Amino acid sequence: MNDAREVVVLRYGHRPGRDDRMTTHVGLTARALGADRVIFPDNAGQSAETVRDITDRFGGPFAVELRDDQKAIVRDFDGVVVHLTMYGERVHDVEEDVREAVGLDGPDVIEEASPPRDLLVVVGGEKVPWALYERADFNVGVTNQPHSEVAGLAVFLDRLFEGAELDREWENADRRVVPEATGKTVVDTEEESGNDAAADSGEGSETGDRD
Ligand SMILES: C[S@@+](CC[C@H](N)C(=O)[O-])C[C@H]1O[C@@H](n2cnc3c(N)ncnc32)[C@H](O)[C@@H]1O
Repeated sequence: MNDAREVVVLRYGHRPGRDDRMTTHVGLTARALGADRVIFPDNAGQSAETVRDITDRFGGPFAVELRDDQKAIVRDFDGVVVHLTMYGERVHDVEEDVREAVGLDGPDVIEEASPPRDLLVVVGGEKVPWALYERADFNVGVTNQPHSEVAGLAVFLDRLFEGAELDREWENADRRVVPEATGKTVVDTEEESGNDAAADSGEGSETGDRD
């Protein structure tokens, strides 16, 4: 969400079959809530394909990577590492420290903002190695109750960006959902820009209604 800093989500571990849906949702949630990139284990190719397809249709930028070296990614990450775990410090106690560590200070303290640093957010599936707890700059719990990597990631990213990700603009989207109280309107963005041009030239414009 920021030119100078990359927010990367790492899905640590994937059991093909059993975790397919969850891993896909980690990627979709990372994309929708402001991360720049997701890294999946290399046995999660199907999830990667789905997230890429959604990005092609609904816009980006958002990158999906498949890697087989999860341990090394964490160990060698040149930036701040947050590990989401039910055993971690409470998100509402540390969110400000995380923002400060990556230079995402709020507008009221902008003059003292730290330099931007990349952020790696790690979510597990099956058991994660103890080395991850030790390498992490922050072990963060979204409540100290067991729930899901998708829920933990969503709350953490929203806290990190203080809601700013909800106003994000999407680039190169084929389609755009029109927010409305009732209905399911999806606009073809090419037709839309054609209509805008037509409206500018005095012609009417319409939106498509799809299921
Ligand atoms: C099935 S859970 C495993 C729970 C695990 N014992 C733990 O350390 O949180 C899979 C992943 O969900 C995430 N998760 C579950 N509960 C969480 C919580 N309360 N706060 C943050 N992340 C959580 C963690 O990333 C965890 O690796």
